[in-house]
Amino acid sequence: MLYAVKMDVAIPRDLDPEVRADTVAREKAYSHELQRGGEWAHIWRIAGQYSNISIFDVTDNERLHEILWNLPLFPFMTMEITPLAQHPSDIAVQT
Ligand SMILES: O=C(O)C[C@H]1C=CC(=O)O1
Repeated sequence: MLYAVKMDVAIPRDLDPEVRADTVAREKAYSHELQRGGEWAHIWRIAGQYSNISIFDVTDNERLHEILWNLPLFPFMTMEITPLAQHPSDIAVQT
């Protein structure tokens, strides 16, 4: 199942700089691991914002929830999740 996830990050300005750096580094490593495994299929920065739009290719809602819940930056994020279905006009899937 495919999902588009918009993640908006808001790290408190008074967070300890070492904690911030460690959390961001762990987030990057976690993201890379999921990208290599194919479940985090795309990640795009939204220009001018500390936000991204990502595409996840996962088995079900439970797996998506598990992935998102375990993001090191999860406590500092708000998310908008959109399930995706094939579009009938997509030439890649027309018969
Ligand atoms: O920077 C972000 O958009 C937040 C987050 C998502 C992946 C990652 O490495 O950081």
